[in-house]
Amino acid sequence: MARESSAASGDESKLLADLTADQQAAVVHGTGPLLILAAAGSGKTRVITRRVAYLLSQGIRASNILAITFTNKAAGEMRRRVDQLVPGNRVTITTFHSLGARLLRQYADRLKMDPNFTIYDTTDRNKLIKDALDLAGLDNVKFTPDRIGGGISKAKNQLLTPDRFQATSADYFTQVVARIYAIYEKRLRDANAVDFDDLLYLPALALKHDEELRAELDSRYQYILIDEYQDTNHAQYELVRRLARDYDHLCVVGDPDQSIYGWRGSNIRNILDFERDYPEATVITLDRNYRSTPNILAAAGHLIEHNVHRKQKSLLTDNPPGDPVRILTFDTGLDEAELVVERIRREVLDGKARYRDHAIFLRINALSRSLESAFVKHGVPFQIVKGLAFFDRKENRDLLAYLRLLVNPQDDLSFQRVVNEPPRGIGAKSIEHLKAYAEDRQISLLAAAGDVLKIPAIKGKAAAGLRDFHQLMTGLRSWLEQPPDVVIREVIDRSGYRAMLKAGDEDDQERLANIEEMITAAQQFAQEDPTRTLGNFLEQITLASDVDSWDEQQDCVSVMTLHAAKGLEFPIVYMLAMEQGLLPHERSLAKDEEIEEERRLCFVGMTRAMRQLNLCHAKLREFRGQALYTVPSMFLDELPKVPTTIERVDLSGRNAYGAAMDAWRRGGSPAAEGGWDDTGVRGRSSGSPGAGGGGYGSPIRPTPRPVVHSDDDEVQYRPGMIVEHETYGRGKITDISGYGAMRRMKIRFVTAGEKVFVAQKAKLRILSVPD
Ligand SMILES: Nc1ncnc2c1ncn2[C@@H]1O[C@H](COP(=O)(O)OP(=O)(O)OP(=O)(O)O)[C@@H](O)[C@H]1O
Ligand SMILES: [Mg+2]
Repeated sequence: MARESSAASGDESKLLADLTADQQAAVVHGTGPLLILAAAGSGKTRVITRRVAYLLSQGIRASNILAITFTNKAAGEMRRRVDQLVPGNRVTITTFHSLGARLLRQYADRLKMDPNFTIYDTTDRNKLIKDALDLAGLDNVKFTPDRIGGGISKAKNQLLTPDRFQATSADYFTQVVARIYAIYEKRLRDANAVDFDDLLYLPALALKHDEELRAELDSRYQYILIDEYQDTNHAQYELVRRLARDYDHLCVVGDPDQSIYGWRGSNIRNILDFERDYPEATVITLDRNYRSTPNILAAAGHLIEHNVHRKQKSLLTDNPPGDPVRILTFDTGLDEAELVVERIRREVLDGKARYRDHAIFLRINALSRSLESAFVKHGVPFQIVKGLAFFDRKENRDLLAYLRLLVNPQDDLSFQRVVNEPPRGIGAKSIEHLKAYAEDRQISLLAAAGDVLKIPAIKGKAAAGLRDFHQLMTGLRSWLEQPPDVVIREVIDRSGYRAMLKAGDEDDQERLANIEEMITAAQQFAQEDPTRTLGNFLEQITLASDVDSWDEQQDCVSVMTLHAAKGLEFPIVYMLAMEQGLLPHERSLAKDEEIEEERRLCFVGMTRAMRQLNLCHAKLREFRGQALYTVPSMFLDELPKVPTTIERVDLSGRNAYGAAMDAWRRGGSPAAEGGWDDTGVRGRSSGSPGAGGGGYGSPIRPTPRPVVHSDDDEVQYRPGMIVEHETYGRGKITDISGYGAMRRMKIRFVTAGEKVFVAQKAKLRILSVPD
C-alpha cells in the first residue's frame, strides 16, 4: 500500500459509528477484490462513500483512489460527503464517461489524438450516420440512423473495430451496419470527434494494446470503487479489468435486481460473474434496509420474485410498518395528474410533508405534459428533471456549434451548422463545392473556407461570406485563453448572432435571453474552479445526464423518469401511468427478458419510496394524440394480495363523485374512513374493456364512462366460446395462450375483426360455451 506520511488523520471511529457490522466489514476491508451484493436501500452507496474516506484515513494517497458513480450528480454527492469526512482531499470521483474523456485528453499524444476533440452526442451521431447512408446510397428510411447507430454502439461496446465487426457480420442488416460503421468512423476521426461510446471504447482498446500505459494507470488507480456495478457494459468491464490487474483492490457494489440499462448494452453478468473473474474476492451481503417501510418492501419484494432469472434475496427492515402501498385508479390521465397534484398540495397545507418530500415517476418523459398544467393550476412548485432540453434549443445548439468549432477547427459538423447562421449568403451549392475541395485535399471545411479564393466554383456573396466566416473563427481563436464566459460573450457578439436576434420579434428576444443564460452557466462553472476551460465547459454539457439538472435543494415536487430515479430516495412517491404498454413498455412485451427488465425498473421505482408509495393508473389515457382505453399494468397484479400491505383506492367511475373521493381529497384514506360508495369496488382492480394487439391500447371513444365489471374475474375462458364485448360486439374466442397476467386470448369479432386481450382484464359476457 502506498501511504502518505502525513496522513492517518481521519477519526476512524467517526467513520464507522453509524454503520452495522456488515457495513463496517465492507468499509474496513483491506486489500484484494471485494463484492458487495445487496438489495435496494441497504446502504451500498453509503458504504462505498465511507470506504473512500476510510482509505484516506488509513493513509492511502488520494491519487491512488478512483471512485466511479453512475451519474455526475451522484459523483457530486459522493464528493460532498467525502469532503465532509476528510476535508481537502483530491480523490477522483467521476463517471465512466468523464474518466474516459479525461484519459483520452491526457494521453492524446500517445493515442495519436488531438486533445481538443469534440464529443458528439446522439443527435450529432445520427446526423453523421445519415450522411454516411447517403454516401453509401442506402435508404435512410428503412435503415434509420437510430437503428444503425444502435448497431454501431453495440459493436463499440463489444470493442469491435469496423474491420473486426465486418468480419463477424452475418446477416444483411449487420452488413449494412458494418459498412456504415467504417464510413462513420472515418468521418468522426476526420472531424477530430468522438462519440459517447468512444469514451469507453478508445481507452479500453488503448489499455488492451499498450501494456506500458495499462501498467501505469493500474498502479495509479490502486483502489477502485464502483457503485451501481450491475449496470456496467462490456467496454466498462474490460476497462476495469485492465486497471485492476497488478493492484486488484477493486470494490464493486450493486444489486442485480436493479439492472435497468440492458437496452443500452449493460450486462448483468458482469456482477453475477464477479466471483468467477476474481476467485479470491471477498463477498459481503447487506440484508437490512434502512430506507423503506416493511409494506413498501413487501410489495417490491413480491413483485421482483416474478422474475425467473434472479438470485433470491430477502429485504428486512426495522422501520415501522407505515401506510399500506396504495393502488389508485383514475378515470383519465388528466384526473390522475389533477388529483395527485391536489393531494400533494393538501399534504403540504396540512403540514404533513414538504413539497420536496414528494417525487413523481414516469416511464417516459412524454407523459409529463398534463402534470405540468396541473402543477401550474394548483400553484404547486415543481421541477421536471429532463436535463438536456435547454441545450437542445436551436439557438443554444447553434452557439455550442460555434464554441466547438472554435475549440476544434476540424469539427465539420459544427461548421456546417453555423457557417450560414446568421445568414452570410452561403447556399447549399457552395457548401457542396467546398466539401469537394476539402475532400480532395483531406482538409477541414474551415481550412477550405480559408482557401475560398482558390475555388473558382464559389463566387460572389458566397465567396465573401466564407472568407468572412474563416476570418471570424481565426480571429476568435486568440480569445480561447480567456475564461469560458468571456469567450462565449465574444462569440455571441462577433458572430452577429446577437445582432440578428436583437432585430427580431419577441420569440427572438427569448432566444437571446436563452443564449445569454449560457454565459451565466459558464460563469458559475468557472467560478467553482478557475482553471476550467471552454473545452471543459463543453464536455460537461455534453456528458450531462437527465438527473444532473436536478436541484434537490429546492422545495418543490420532483418529476422524473424511472431511469433517472435510480439511486435516489424520497419520503413519498407516486408512480403514474402504470398501464400495459407504458409500464411494461410496449417495446418489451414480446420478450420475457425485456419484461423482466421492465419489472426491475418498476422495482427500482418502488424501492425509492421511504414512507409512502402510490401506484397510479388511469382507465383512459391520451397519448400520442389519441385517447386510448388502457389495461392496468400486469405488475399491479403481481403485488401481494394482503390488504394491510396493499390498499386499492378506486377514484374512477361513480366513485369519482362519491364519499371515496371526498375522503381522498381531504387527505385521508377512503379505507381508513370506512367509506366507499355503495357502488365502489374494493379489493381488486376494476379493469377496463381490453386492449387490442398487446400494444398500448385500442383507440376508442374519448369520453370516459363508468366501466362495467364482469361478474367474475376468475372466468375460465375457452376457445370456441361466443362472447360479447361492450365496444366490439359479438365474437368468438379463437386462441388462448400464456398464464396468469400474461394470459392472452384472440377473439374474432363479427364486425370488428380480430383483437387480442389480456384474459384477466377482458370484460366479456359469455353468450355460449362449446360442448
Ligand atoms: N447503518 C445505517 N444506519 C442508518 N441509516 C442508514 C444506514 N445505512 C444506510 N442508511 C440510510 O439508508 C438509506 C439507503 O442507503 P443507500 O442509499 O446507501 O442504499 P443503497 O443500497 O445504495 O440503495 P440503492 O440500491 O437504492 O442504491 C440512506 O438514507 C442511508 O443514509
Ligand atoms: Mg445506491
